[in-house]
Amino acid sequence: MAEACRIILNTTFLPSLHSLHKTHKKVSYSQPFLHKRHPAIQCSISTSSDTKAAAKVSETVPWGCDIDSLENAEALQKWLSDSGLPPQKMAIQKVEVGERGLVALKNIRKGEMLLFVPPSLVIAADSEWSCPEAGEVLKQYSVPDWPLLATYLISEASFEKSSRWSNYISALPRQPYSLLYWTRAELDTYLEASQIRERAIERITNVTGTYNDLRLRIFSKYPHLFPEEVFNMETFKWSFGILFSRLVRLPSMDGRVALVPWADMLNHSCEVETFLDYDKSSKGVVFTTDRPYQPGEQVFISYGRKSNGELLLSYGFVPREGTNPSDSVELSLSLKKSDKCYKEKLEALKKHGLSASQCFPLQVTGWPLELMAYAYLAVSPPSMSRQFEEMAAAASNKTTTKKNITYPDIEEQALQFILDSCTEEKIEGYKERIYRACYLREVASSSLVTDVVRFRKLLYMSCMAIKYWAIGSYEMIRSWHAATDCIWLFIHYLLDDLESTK
Ligand SMILES: C[S@@+](CC[C@H](N)C(=O)[O-])C[C@H]1O[C@@H](n2cnc3c(N)ncnc32)[C@H](O)[C@@H]1O
Repeated sequence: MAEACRIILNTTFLPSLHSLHKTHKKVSYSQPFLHKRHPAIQCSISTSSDTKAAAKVSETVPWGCDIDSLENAEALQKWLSDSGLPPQKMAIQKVEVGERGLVALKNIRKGEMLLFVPPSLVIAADSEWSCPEAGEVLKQYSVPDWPLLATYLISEASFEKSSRWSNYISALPRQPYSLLYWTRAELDTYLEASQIRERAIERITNVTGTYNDLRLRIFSKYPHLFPEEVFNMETFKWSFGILFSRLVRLPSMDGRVALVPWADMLNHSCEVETFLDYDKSSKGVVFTTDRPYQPGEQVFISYGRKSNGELLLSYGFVPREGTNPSDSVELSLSLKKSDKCYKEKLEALKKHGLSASQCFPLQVTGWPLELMAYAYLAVSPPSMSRQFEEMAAAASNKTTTKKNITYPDIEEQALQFILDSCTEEKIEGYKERIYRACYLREVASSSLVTDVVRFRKLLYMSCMAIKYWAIGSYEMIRSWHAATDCIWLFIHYLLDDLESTK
């Protein structure tokens, strides 16, 4: 596959609402087929005061199925093969990661092309509407792809069995995992420490704004085509939740966005490097396996190299702790201007393509050897000037020299330097309850949302825990794994403390 294609996660995905306002052409309509629609949308809102009860099924739509149900999977598979999907080496099954997924039925080789979903089975902006008049109106108003597809999905869902997509829609989750269903209070509480919070709020605002805009400009003018009991905020929340978690951008089709039934049953793995795309020679949506699979194994694709927070934002899940190599944050380290050897150290760094200030990725599973080498250089005294070159080389990821250098005499100083770089000002705005939030919120895999603040705070707290709670000594943070253990210990300690002072 040429260019990487991924299920979309793009904060700026939502089309500018201005484009909705552009055209106001007059259109004429024939009678819509409202009699075939589902009569009403049932919405019920439940609130939970128990912060531990994370899963709240509140507002739902009257179509689709439970998120982990195989109820309609068989009908979907049958309909797809009757409609031109070639025989598959995979089937929809309940899986450990991602509720339902595609599981290998036969041996699958590495480098094998799979799926071959024909364009006739793909939902895109030019798909035919069960109510052509409704589609015509949206076209007249030049509604962009995302709101158009969101409206299309609701429209088709409301036509139940009369829609050609009825088997597909019946197998979609009635309430997809999505931050769109989180209340503002939940976002504030559980994502307080995360940059994702702002983006989630922005996203919810965009979805609400898009729906209100459509309602004001179009739906209210054509209530016979877009009745409010069908096209309302709850159904839009559902359709945008589906689009966020399932829409695919196909690079070989000029970046066209589409819902690809069957392909959208594939779950994400951070270890996998294969993406969906349209294959011009076989004329279908495919992906090429980057590893072999045995019968019974779940087959994965990649939704892109995204941090846990980004995955949560679009797909409503967070990978298991420590399994996402893309879940890193940048820690910035700088040489001290007051350092007597500043010039020499800078020269050594420059020689290896580095500068006086350098960012390194921190992961919950560890930190790069380069970061430690940089810290050694930053704290090394003039008497070690002969090692500056070696340290700078080890701090650079461009060189192939030995990276795992150790200088036991200055190790403690180097670790202290790293700790000092996680400055308190950067984290002081965050209250202690973020720990509660992060740990009590069960997000799909009951894992955590991570971002720069959390990492810094965890790093800081783990060091502090080691230092002040006498859990261990600096020996322990020589290995990040040990530090991680300290974090857990410390967090539990803190949580217990908070609980008892409540
Ligand atoms: C494209 S759909 C995949 C099919 C989906 N599992 C289903 O049963 O309909 C994307 C959704 O699958 C789930 N998912 C995908 N990869 C996952 C993973 N690695 N861990 C947990 N959930 C995952 C999330 O709910 C996500 O919103």
